[in-house]
Amino acid sequence: MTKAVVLGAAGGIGQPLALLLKANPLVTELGLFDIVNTPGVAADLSHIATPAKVEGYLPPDDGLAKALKGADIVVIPAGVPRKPGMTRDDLFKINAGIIRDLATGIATSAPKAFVLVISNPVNSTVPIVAEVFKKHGVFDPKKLFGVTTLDVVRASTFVSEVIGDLSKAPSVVVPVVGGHSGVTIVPLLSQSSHPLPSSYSSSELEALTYRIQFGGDEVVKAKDGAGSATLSMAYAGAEFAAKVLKAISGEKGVIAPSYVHLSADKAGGDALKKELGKDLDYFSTNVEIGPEGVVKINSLGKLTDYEQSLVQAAIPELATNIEKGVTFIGTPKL
Ligand SMILES: NC(=O)C1=CN([C@@H]2O[C@H](COP(=O)(O)OP(=O)(O)OC[C@H]3O[C@@H](n4cnc5c(N)ncnc54)[C@H](O)[C@@H]3O)[C@@H](O)[C@H]2O)C=CC1
Ligand SMILES: O=C([O-])CC(=O)C(=O)O
Repeated sequence: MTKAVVLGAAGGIGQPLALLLKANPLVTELGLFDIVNTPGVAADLSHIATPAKVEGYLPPDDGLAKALKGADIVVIPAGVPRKPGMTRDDLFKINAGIIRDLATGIATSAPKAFVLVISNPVNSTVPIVAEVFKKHGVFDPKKLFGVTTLDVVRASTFVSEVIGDLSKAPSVVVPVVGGHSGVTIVPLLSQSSHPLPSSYSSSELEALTYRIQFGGDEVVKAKDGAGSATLSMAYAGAEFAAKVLKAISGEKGVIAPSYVHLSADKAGGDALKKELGKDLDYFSTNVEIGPEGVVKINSLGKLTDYEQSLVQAAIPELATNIEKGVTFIGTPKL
């Protein structure tokens, strides 16, 4: 029996993500929470002939606590998305408070659940969740994940386009490390499972790297004020959640990229900090996940000089983003 919960389930990401979780046979119960429309979304999904029992909740009558009761995995796409001209950090003002309140609900109603944070700015919202959990004495770094899968999904797609064969997209694997915004997104194209053409120039490599780092902007621009990536994010979020569900069900050797607290695996985290040359608390890299959460934080592997320079450029911004999230919870609520 595995219960998955989506917080922000009526939104642009929340609805298709809830659909994909309803379609996952490992989910036997699906709790949907939002400030609007969840009864309708739940009624709609409940007619799909898959095992999960679906229930929708709104804030009145302790809806958040009811949705979270018995949760094994909680996915959070609640909050506002970008409009053209905004950075992800511009969302902090509104989303930080939303995430703080939802994290408080999880800390009290489902403190042992795996928590997957999608809401932006991920580099700061994940530390917010951690700090709230610490205040409640329930922080387990092994079970807190920032969802960076969309960067990896984009890298697979864009590399397959360069190779000229989109049918390869599902099998192209490119590690993307760092964080989830602009220069903190660091694709390690030299480690692509499918090498780039030998004729590929350094300016082409830089352009491809930029496209992966700023892929979110392409969607924000095309949606022209109507939001940011929702469908590709739901796909990516469901892919990551599916891996976590497999790990919870006891499958061995589940590896996925995620933005995690580096104490989740002390030895691996310390080795990674050494590679970075900086004592950061959070970083995204491939992690091995087991039934109790993160088992191992993998090293970055061999980097080219160019990739090393990208990592070094990511570090100061990441440090600032992390500090902003931590300080937000450190500050007493007015
Ligand atoms: N990690 C990633 O790779 C990505 C993250 N995102 C982020 O995901 C978030 C959601 O994006 P969309 O679904 O497009 O936005 P949306 O506006 O379509 O949906 C957000 C939902 O959150 C709900 N919500 C707001 N306050 C809430 C609260 N206190 N409790 C529960 N639900 C609440 C809203 O009612 C709405 O249904 C944004 O912050 C966006 O930047 C988007 C794409 C990729
Ligand atoms: O760009 C945005 O604001 C949404 C996002 O995180 C992405 O698409 O990667």
